[in-house]
Amino acid sequence: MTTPSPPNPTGPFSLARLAVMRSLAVASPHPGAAFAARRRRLHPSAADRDSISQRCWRCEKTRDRSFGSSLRVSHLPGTLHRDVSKNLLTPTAAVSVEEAEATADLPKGDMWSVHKFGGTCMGTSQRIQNVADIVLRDLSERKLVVVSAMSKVTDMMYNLVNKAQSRDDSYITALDEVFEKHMEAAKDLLAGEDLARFLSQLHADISNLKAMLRAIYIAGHATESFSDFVVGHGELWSAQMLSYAIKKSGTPCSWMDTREVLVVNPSGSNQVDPDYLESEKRLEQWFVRHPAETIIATGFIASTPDNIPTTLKRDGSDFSAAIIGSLVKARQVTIWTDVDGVFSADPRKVSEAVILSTLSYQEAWEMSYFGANVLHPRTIIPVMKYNIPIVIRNIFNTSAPGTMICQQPANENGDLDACVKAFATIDKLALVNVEGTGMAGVPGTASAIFGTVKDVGANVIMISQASSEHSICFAVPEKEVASVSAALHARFREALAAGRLSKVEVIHNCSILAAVGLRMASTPGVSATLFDALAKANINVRAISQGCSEYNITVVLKQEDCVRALRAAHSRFFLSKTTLAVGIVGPGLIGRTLLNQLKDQAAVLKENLNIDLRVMGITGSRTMVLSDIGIDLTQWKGKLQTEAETADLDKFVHHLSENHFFPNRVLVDCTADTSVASHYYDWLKKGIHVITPNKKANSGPLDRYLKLRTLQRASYTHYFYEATVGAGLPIISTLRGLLETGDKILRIEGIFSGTLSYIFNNFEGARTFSDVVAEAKEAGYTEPDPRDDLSGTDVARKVIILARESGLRLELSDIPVRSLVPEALRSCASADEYMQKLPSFDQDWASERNDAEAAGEVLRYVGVVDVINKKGQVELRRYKRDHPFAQLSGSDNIIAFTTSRYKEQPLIVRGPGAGAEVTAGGVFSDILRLASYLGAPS
Ligand SMILES: NC(=O)C1=CN([C@@H]2O[C@H](COP(=O)(O)OP(=O)(O)OC[C@H]3O[C@@H](n4cnc5c(N)ncnc54)[C@H](O)[C@@H]3O)[C@@H](O)[C@H]2O)C=CC1
Ligand SMILES: N[C@@H](CC=O)C(=O)O
Ligand code: NA
Repeated sequence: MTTPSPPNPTGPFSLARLAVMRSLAVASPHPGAAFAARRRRLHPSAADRDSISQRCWRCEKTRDRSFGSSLRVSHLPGTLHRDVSKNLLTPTAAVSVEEAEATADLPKGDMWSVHKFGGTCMGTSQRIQNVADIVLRDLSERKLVVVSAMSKVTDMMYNLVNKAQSRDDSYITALDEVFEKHMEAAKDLLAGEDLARFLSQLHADISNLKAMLRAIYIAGHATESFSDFVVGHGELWSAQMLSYAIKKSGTPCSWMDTREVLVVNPSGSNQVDPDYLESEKRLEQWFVRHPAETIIATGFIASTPDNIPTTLKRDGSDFSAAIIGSLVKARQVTIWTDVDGVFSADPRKVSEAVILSTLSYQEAWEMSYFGANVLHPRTIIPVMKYNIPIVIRNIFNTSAPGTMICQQPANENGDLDACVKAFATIDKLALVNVEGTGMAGVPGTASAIFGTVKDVGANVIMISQASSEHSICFAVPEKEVASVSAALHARFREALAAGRLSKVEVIHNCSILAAVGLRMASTPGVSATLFDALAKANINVRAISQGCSEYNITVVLKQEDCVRALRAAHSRFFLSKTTLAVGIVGPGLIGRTLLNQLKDQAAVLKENLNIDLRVMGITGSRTMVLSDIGIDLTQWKGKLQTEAETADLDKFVHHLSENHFFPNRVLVDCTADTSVASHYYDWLKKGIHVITPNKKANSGPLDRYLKLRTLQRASYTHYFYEATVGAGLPIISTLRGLLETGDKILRIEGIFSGTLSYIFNNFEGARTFSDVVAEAKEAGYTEPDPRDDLSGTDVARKVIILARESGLRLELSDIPVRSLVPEALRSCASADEYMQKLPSFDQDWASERNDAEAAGEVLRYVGVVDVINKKGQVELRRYKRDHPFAQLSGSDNIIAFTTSRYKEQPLIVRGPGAGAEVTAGGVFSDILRLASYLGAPS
């Protein structure tokens, strides 16, 4: 049976002695030619390495500032790497497996290198062999490798104890399974004498365990040390197997039962404190007995000062590696796991999370506190004392450099974004708010509150108190809040009754979002940036906390907002500031033209302005297509046919607002539909920006319009609609500019209809009215139903939009309109029927035109906003041939603003005011305006 040996008092182990041993080890050549050959293969010449490292200049750059030679590594294709200096994420170049292997060199040096391999790394015989190969590739003179049990074995061992103490006979078969698992692995891995030795030890251990479990079975109880003794066998076996696997290659290797060395004292529930002095003494003695240069040590297990077996509890093997690393003053502790390193945020929540190249000890600590699966904080304590870096690396991707946790990396430039290293969240919290005027200036209130919380054993996760001392709030796990609240009500019953405290309030369903970064402390603007990102994502912050160490800024928010907040904050610091998730409603003429323009311009925008536009969905009235990362705009038409689902506007909007990773979301309504426009209010309320050329919302019922504007102005969402008047011409923005700078609008008059402009500009000579209307429709100037243009409704809508923009409270019905649709055609069932019947009225039109011509005049359809008299009108007028309105061509609009400043000569905007390209261009320019409001560079 393997039991911890008592400490060996002989053989003092001094640093001087260690140094002598080390030099002896260096002098002795590595046995085995195969190893030497592998060494050459794995360590190419400097010239070779340079040529490799040139493939990935980003890595090279990172290497210089943080990782040393171990980072002459190229990433696997598709790995995202954060170049902190530019804050851009760049997929790295592909490298061959050989190159990756050759460059994945492990630390070299004249000191100890400590590795830790967890259960997943030791999961099968092949994986154990892989671990052996990695250890052999490390050319450090001395290596100490800490291993966990094979994956699942610790659970199997605990299960044995549980079964035995609950007198469940099946512990015997369960023990057989444990035996089988290790026997199979050993048979795969080892041969000959080594295998025989291992199996004989395994047999002996299993029969001892059987006896011990039998005793537990009879007693119906296992003490903690019995249980720890049983459970620790997983590590004993895996360490021995790995040690034999390394020896196979001819490299001398010893295995260490760390119960002989590591001494710990229990400290509170489920925690232990290492006794470093005693452990160091025992380690010295162990080295005297086992002078090997490669040592495989059992993780997780240790002894009490009285040599009773115990364990290091949760994440024990990491802790073992850190303690041992500090005992031997290792130059590095490498923790091997199954991820590429520490992510900037939980990658299950933020698909764009990146692996961080470095983290300071404090940052790693904060991250673990806030639930990131980094390292248990206690693992950091031993190594921090001696500034020993910990590197987290992926055993399944050895070409990835991993994350180095060390003293504050002296690498990064001073830019704001580099200050925040990562984000973490904690869900299922409740906020307790204790409030009352009687708290201010009364010493002992906080103590009474937190004393009460402590008495119910609740864990306070964050605390916030304003300097007014009027209220104090703190977060506790949701499952503990009922008892906290009851205890506080009981404790402060009198104060509440007397009104000194006004309330003890519980806010359920909260989450914490924490931004972590060491250099936040010395960089102004970090919290402003964080809160700005949250505000722009329309997220309400309930409480804030930031200690003066400023390693983290903590905000409490509604749990339902947490993932969105995390994404908003993450993308603000890690992505392009202006990644915009776009949903297009109505891929008709304008919609599809816009999509083509976006396709052609996306790369330029990304490159020049750091604007990242992702079309997450396109919906027509019948079908829609959705994407989580952005639709390939070279394929959207095909996808809308082949990959489409039935259109469902609610689902579409939900997809945009909830189902993607980008915090800035915008819906672009390219329909002419009133019902689509009726949703803007809800979209804005959800924090989705709205952009549209659709006039229906702004020219619909006044109360709805005002409600929409009020909401939008009070929120951080934007609503742009430049293309509703004059298509791409700067009409709304010109009017806004005049108003916002204090000018007074007196009158706006113009030709607002591209269609009607085109018609009357071209309705000359022998041409018929109906031909020219058909041409305008063909050219894409008309509304989906051209009667909307010819009835004057479209112009009236534009007049209303400008009137309301100028402060008039007018309804569409307040505008007198002369309709150009003959009475008889108003009831046509379709636009097509109207177009067919229109020629029968050509004669009437010809005579109206001829009358005007005879008087030296032309017909023009105009709209007027008369601000002084608070009215609008739309009519067909005759103008002399030399009037500016008579000079137009094509689909030109002309809009004259008469204002206090532009009184003598109006300010005139003129140009094509309809058509697919110019209208889509106007919508596109609103999208870019939004991006710039969101922070895109100008
Ligand atoms: N054509 C032009 O020169 C200008 C047009 N506009 C406006 O642009 C908008 C679009 O005009 P066009 O592209 O010419 O019209 P269109 O008729 O070609 O396209 C509208 C698209 O919206 C789709 N649609 C309708 N209802 C829908 C719903 N409930 N859900 C999803 N999709 C729906 C239709 O199926 C169609 O594909 C209109 O509001 C128009 O007033 C504004 C300025 C100039
Ligand atoms: N049909 C409209 C298009 C722009 O709003 C027009 O002709 O002006
Ligand atoms: Na416009």
